[in-house]
Amino acid sequence: MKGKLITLEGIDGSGKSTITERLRSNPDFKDFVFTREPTTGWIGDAVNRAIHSDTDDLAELLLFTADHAEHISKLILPALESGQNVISDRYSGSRYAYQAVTLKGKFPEPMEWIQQIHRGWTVDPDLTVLFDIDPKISVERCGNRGEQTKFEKIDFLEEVRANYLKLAEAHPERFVIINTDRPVDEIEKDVLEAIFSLVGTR
Ligand SMILES: Nc1ncnc2c1ncn2[C@@H]1O[C@H](COP(=O)(O)OP(=O)(O)OP(=O)(O)O)[C@@H](O)[C@H]1O
Ligand SMILES: Cc1cn([C@H]2C[C@H](O)[C@@H](COP(=O)(O)O)O2)c(=O)[nH]c1=O
Repeated sequence: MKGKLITLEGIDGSGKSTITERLRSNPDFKDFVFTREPTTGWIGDAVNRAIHSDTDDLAELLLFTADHAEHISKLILPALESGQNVISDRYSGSRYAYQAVTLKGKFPEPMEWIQQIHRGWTVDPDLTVLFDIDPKISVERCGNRGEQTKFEKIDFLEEVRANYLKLAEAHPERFVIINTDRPVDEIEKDVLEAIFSLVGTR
């Protein structure tokens, strides 16, 4: 039987990596494949260079998308087809939510265009857990951890958050929205419930 694809999405500082680390150390997930975007491959490295420099916004989108294409063919599809469940910390939803903001005004309907260039070859998630939080709180959390990227700005992340909520509204069958302005233990409980509702408990 084909594995299930679960993605964790949300603005910078919303708590995805913290929960991912907890899932990785949970014995119920020992047979899951854990991955992320940008990936740790050479295209992912190119993406990281791009997001830490003044790269053209369209070029940046295409780099993220190239990284996704390699991720799909070299990891996602082989794992799912072998029956493994996959959890990805960020995936195509990040592109739709973030680059629709960076490309705003460059051409009409950027979010629709970005989704269009993925159609036909991407693999849609079976479940997307959206870590929803006020950017004022998440940016403060980012500051505490000492990392800063050009995306970690409140006004920018307000628009990204709105795009995520639009995606969730358009795909209620596969989005679970979790408020992450709460203790980590409470968030973890809700994430486990969402995942086990899809894959069944061990
Ligand atoms: N529920 C929480 N309450 C308070 N602080 C939290 C919570 N979850 C995570 N943090 C802290 O907030 C910061 C950001 O968390 P984390 O790295 O998990 O977010 P993220 O969504 O993965 O961010 P990014 O997408 O930018 O990598 C970290 O310093 C983390 O320790
Ligand atoms: C996959 C993806 C990511 N981003 C942004 C989101 C973050 O600000 C950075 C790096 O992500 P990380 O979780 O902090 O490692 O890149 C994006 O804009 N578009 C994407 O497709």
